[in-house]
Amino acid sequence: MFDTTIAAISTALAPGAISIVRVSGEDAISIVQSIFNKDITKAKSYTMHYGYIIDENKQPVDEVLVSIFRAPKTYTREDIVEINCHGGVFITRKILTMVLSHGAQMAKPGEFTQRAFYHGRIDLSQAEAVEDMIEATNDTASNMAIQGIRGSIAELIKPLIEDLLNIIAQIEVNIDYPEYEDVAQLTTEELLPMTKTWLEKIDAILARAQSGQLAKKGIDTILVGKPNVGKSSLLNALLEEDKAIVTDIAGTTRDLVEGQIHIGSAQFNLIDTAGLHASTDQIEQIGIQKTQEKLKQAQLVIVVLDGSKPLDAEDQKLLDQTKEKTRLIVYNKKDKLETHSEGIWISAQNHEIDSLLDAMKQLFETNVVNEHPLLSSERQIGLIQQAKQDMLHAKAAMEMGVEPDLVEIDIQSAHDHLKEIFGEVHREDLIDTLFSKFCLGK
Ligand SMILES: Nc1nc2c(c(=O)[nH]1)N(C=O)[C@@H](CNc1ccc(C(=O)N[C@@H](CCC(=O)O)C(=O)O)cc1)CN2
Ligand SMILES: Nc1nc2c(ncn2[C@@H]2O[C@H](COP(=O)(O)OP(=O)(O)OP(=O)(O)O)[C@@H](O)[C@H]2O)c(=O)[nH]1
Ligand SMILES: [Mg+2]
Repeated sequence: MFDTTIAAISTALAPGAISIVRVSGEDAISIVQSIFNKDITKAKSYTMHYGYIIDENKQPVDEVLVSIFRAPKTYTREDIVEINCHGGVFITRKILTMVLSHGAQMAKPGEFTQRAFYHGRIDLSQAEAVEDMIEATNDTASNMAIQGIRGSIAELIKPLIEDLLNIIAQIEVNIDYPEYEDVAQLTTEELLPMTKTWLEKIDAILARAQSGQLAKKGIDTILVGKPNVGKSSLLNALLEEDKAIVTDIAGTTRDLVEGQIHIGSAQFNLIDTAGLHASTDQIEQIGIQKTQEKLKQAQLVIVVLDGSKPLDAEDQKLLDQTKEKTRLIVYNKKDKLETHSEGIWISAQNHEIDSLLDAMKQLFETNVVNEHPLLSSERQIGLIQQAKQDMLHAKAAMEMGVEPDLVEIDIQSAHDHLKEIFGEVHREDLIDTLFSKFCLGK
């Protein structure tokens, strides 16, 4: 399918014990043969060979182990040769340069995996899982990745595609052969409940996917409140680090200050913000604007109130503004009071924040953790959401009395969106963009 032979360094470009230069394509074996002192032209697949990389004067360049993988049972489905050389940055690059000068082309990021996809060894969801494995930073993420590599996303989604195909087939029978009276006509009364059941299944998958994504990427958490309530003090207490500037001057924070914490298996991506109030200061206004934008995107809002003072109109406004969001309301400056009412009370300044940490942990456990999180790619989730929209559209139309043959177009669209998860329906430029985000040499 591809007439070029590609090569890249597949290990990190940093000094290490061993590096791998990977070569894939029709000429992989002959190219490496021209710089290797042992005969590998007849080497069996899945064998490793000791020898020297030699230059044009037959002088040794490095002592190496060369692995041979013969098509089609390889990572790319093409012949692959891997040179295991000493792991210096200079020597690894030198060997890659030699391979390139003998006719291989520099691989683009993700191009080995892209070839595996085009040759049908893996589908697009599996290719994405390979990259997810490289990027995984916790157990949940690496478990999701290995499931994905093994094809579990297809197992999950394919039955839903089948459902749609069956519906489409039944509608088409009705359209194409109306004279066949023994072929049952699919009526709206039958199709509507089928659509509802299908939508329930999709919602379950989406819920699971959302939990997968949150577990993998962390929860975008914003600290908001009036100036001087102690948001920056709280960020510092949460991070156990003096990251944000704290002063008793209202309007200290203008830019967003970010940091990450882990509570148990949960990751929170924290953002400290400019205090919200009616300001005339131009710089502060920009900060407030940024706060408002981040507030919309945030997955968790921590509303910080000064517990030592009665709530005022500005606090109330913020409470109203965030009531639709997943939020925790926190009363700070507990140390200024003798007694206090119900709620999450903390003293950010004194790093007494256990009640908040507990609440965050509990929120994560009840809302996010799913025993089997799966499917964390935004691309895949987006496609599932589009398929859902298509079917919601079909459902609404049928509820208004539209006949099945006229909603077929929506069902077909839902079908195509789900197929796109696996790259079975795809646009070339989108595929190129997707793989270009991969690691070099993968
Ligand atoms: N040295 C090395 N280590 C590596 C990789 C690699 O490419 N090279 N991998 C790169 O990601 C991962 C392993 N993934 C791989 C996936 C498929 C095949 C492969 O040859 N598949 C064939 C044969 C399978 C079999 O024998 O059953 C096939 O699917 O037909 C190889 C590696 C991690 N470790
Ligand atoms: N007594 C007491 N003072 C606190 C506490 N937390 C913060 N402060 C004080 O409150 C003042 C404001 O704290 P910051 O953390 O800068 O408040 P902020 O909400 O980030 O303020 P802006 O950035 O202006 O919006 C500082 O003088 C802090 O030392 C607390 O728990 N108890
Ligand atoms: Mg601040």
